[in-house]
Amino acid sequence: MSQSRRNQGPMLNFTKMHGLGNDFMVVDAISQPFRLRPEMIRELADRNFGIGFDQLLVVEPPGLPDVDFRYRIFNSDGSEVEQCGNGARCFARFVRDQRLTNKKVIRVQTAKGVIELRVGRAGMVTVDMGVPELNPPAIPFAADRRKDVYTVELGGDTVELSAVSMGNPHGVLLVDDVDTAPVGEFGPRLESHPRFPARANIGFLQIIDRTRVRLRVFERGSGETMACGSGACAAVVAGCLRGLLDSRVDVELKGGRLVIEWQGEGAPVMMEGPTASVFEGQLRLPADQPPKRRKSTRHSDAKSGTNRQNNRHRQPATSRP
Ligand SMILES: N[C@@H](CCC[C@H](N)C(=O)O)C(=O)O
Repeated sequence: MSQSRRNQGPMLNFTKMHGLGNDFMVVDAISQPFRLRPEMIRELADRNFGIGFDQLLVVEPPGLPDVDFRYRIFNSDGSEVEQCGNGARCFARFVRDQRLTNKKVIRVQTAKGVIELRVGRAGMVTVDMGVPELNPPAIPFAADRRKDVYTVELGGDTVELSAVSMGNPHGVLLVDDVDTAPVGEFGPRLESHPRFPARANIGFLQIIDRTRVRLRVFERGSGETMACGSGACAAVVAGCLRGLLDSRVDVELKGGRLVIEWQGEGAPVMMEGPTASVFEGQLRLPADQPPKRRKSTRHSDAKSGTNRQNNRHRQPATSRP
């Protein structure tokens, strides 16, 4: 057998989805074996040589009681992260489209806690993104005390930003006009600034009025995206902390609009927005990627068209990437 045939591993089914142009490869790791090393994720994320995506989303069985699924997220640079808001909405649509559940309210375990997804009409999903974390060590952000606005030295420049965690770290800068904001220049420098020891997503926020903003986000591990759901939540929290916004705000991103609601300190942030499923695909993994294949009933269920919800609590046929 030739070397290339020996290196051929099993097929992996995936779905390409997006939330306002923030795009995802979504993999059901309940019904099929799945493991990808960071370099393989980077190859697949490549827009010229791979499938192309901002994040890889992985659906796993829950590890907690009263939770429906575990949700894992990998940036296009291969790093595993705690939260992805646009991804959470697509996650809800995916598990229903794939008949992994028929629930309309889905509880999902992330690396930073449990979030709740509510499926609405016409592909709309509302996500309870949890209570924002403003305490610097928990973000994490280097500061001796909590403030609503911090001054950060950036080479020869000084910038003012708010630091917020939505499960993942965000820095939010106020700008006069997002179209001319220095996203490409300040974004990468702030993403890996020493005051954000876990790196951060950097949002550039333009206030239109108390209920409407424009936003661009330079995402940690993915670069500028068409939209960032957790970034929209962090931006509204930052705007409210500065006294500039009401509790319900329309956030206009490059890829479209999200509605974000925050009633203030101690309250969770609610995010509402659309989802889109683009295509389903199959790729062959290299032979050394996944662990040994375990028995799965996914394919026979798919053929007979039965609901696969009952398989949810089986052991995952997967291991950590
Ligand atoms: N696009 C996402 C955020 C994805 C993760 C982020 N890049 C990070 O590293 O924290 C969203 O919609 O929230």
